[in-house]
Amino acid sequence: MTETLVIFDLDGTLIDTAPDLIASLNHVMDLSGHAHVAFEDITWLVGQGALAMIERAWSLHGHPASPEQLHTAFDAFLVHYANNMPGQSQPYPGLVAALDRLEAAGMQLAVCTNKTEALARRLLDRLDLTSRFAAITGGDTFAVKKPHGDHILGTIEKAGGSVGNAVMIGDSINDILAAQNARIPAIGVPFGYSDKPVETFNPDVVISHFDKLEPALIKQLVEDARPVG
Ligand SMILES: O=C(O)COP(=O)(O)O
Ligand SMILES: [Mg+2]
Repeated sequence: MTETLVIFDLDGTLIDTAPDLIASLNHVMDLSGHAHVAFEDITWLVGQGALAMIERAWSLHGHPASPEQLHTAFDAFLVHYANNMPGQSQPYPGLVAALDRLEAAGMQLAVCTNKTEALARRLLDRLDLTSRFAAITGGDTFAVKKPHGDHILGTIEKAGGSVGNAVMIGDSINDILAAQNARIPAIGVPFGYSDKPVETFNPDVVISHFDKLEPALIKQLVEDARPVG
C-alpha cells in the first residue's frame, strides 16, 4: 500500500499570503489608474488564481478589463509578486510542527494550488519548505485546476500516492469541491480567504488551528472514506 498523502492548498491554508497578494494587486491597479482594493476584499478575490483575482478587482471598481488589458496587468502582477517574495508571507501558526508530526508518522505531503506552479515553487523555496513536498502542482500544471477533481488526481499521481489514501486540506470552496470531485476526504481551515464560512462547503472536518492536525485524524478520515466490505 502507498504511504498516506496529505495534500495542502497554498494561499490561505499553508501560507498567509494576503498582504503580498494585495500589495502586488494594488501595484497593478496603480499602473492602470484604478483605485486600490481593500484588504478585506481578499476573501472574495483570491482562490481562482491571479488572473481571476485581477479580473475581479477591476470589476469591483466598475471597469471590466478587456482580454488585452487583463494580460498586460497579469504580466505586471507576476513580475511584481515574484520580485517581492517572500515579502510578509509566512506559514500559519503551528504549520511547521504539524508537517513534522505527519512526516514522523510516515506520511507524505503535497501542494495543490491554483497559483501558477512557478510562483508556488518560488514562494515555497524562499520559505525553505519545498523539500517537504513530494509534489507541487499549480493552476497551470494540468489542463484543469481546482475545483476540478483532476487537479487533485494529478497531484496524487505525481506524488506517487493513491486516491484511497489521500486527504485534501484547504480554505476555499475550490479546495473542498475538488476533494469531493476526486472522492477524497476534505479538511477545511477557517483562517484563510473565503467569502463564506468553510463549513458551509461540507468538508469532512474543520480544524481551527494546525495544532489539531494530527496523524490520527488523517488516518481516521482515510479509514472512514474506505468502501465497506
Ligand atoms: O492564488 C489564488 O488565487 C489561489 O491559490 P490557492 O489555490 O493556493 O488558494
Ligand atoms: Mg486557498
